Amino acid sequence: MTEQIREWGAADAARHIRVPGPQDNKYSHGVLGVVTGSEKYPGAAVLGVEAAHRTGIGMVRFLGEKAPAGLALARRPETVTVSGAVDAWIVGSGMESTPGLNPELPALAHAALGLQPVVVDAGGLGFLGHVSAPAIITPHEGELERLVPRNGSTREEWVASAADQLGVVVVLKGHETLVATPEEATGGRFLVKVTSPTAWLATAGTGDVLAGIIAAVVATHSVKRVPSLHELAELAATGVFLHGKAAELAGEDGPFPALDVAESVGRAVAWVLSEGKH
Ligand SMILES: NC(=O)C1=CN([C@@H]2O[C@H](COP(=O)(O)OP(=O)(O)OC[C@H]3O[C@@H](n4cnc5c(N)ncnc54)[C@H](OP(=O)(O)O)[C@@H]3O)[C@@H](O)[C@H]2O)[C@@H](O)CC1
Ligand SMILES: Nc1ncnc2c1ncn2[C@@H]1O[C@H](COP(=O)(O)OP(=O)(O)O)[C@@H](O)[C@H]1O
Repeated sequence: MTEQIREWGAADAARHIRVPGPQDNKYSHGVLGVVTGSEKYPGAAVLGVEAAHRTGIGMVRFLGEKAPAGLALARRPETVTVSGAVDAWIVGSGMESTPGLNPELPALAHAALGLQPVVVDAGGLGFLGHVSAPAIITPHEGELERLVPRNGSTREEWVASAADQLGVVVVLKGHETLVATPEEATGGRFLVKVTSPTAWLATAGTGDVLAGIIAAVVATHSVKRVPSLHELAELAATGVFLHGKAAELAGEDGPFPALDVAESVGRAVAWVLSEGKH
């Protein structure tokens, strides 16, 4: 592999956070459509919804199953549960991994087959073959192995090859999270790493938080336009950076659960906007 892997840092992230201006309203600052959670894993939906709200977005529409919808609303009454315009989607966190789209969730087909970008996490990776929208996938190593076997390659080679084979932006999670685009689609490959500031982040649910942050960042940049895969990768890397910073802030007094990471995202955004500009 000849690609140079560089660290995506605070200054990079600061350039990719869209700050609302006086002319903005809840629609112009991005609407995120959310289809996550299930009877089995309702908590994943709560974590992603909390994270999305805290990232700074015009509206979060939750269009998943009833059980997670109730919990997400109880946690965040700001959440809208009515269909309507959506600028980007997140699907799959806490959902069963199925080879097809669930017909009982019509929003899933809108997300998978529409023009707007979609973040595909966890159970959503099972129906990735049905996703034609521009996509960012967020697998851990076990999930990526099921999609594209590693076959002894380095992590960098693996994430790049997966992006090429799947035609999507791949966010390979871990202590060092790698973000790659396919080579052809972008006329060159975008490949960066984001090193986590704390290994206390390795707990259940922090991946659901990460997907919510990335999707919210993407939605704010997808109003009346569709970002290129290269731009989506930059936005995804920005989300990973915010996630690590939020964990660092949540961990100031010791270990922390995933919801605390989500709760700290607003402070992480503020930190990046102030420190990342220097
Ligand atoms: N509160 C909630 O509602 C929560 C809901 N959640 C939801 O749960 C669902 C299932 O997600 P999941 O990740 O737990 O299970 P799954 O996809 O079967 O993969 C696990 C297998 O993969 C392997 N493996 C290899 N590398 C690995 C790595 N780096 N990190 C992790 N695993 C790695 C490893 O196998 P091994 O290599 O050890 O044999 C392991 O046994 C999903 O929808 C998610 O959103 C969770 O977010 C928690 C909070
Ligand atoms: N050793 C580690 N140090 C720092 N961060 C880690 C480490 N291991 C995993 N992570 C991060 O924790 C999150 C775990 O996500 P994931 O495996 O999807 O868990 P879950 O599905 O329970 O949310 C990812 O953002 C990943 O980058």
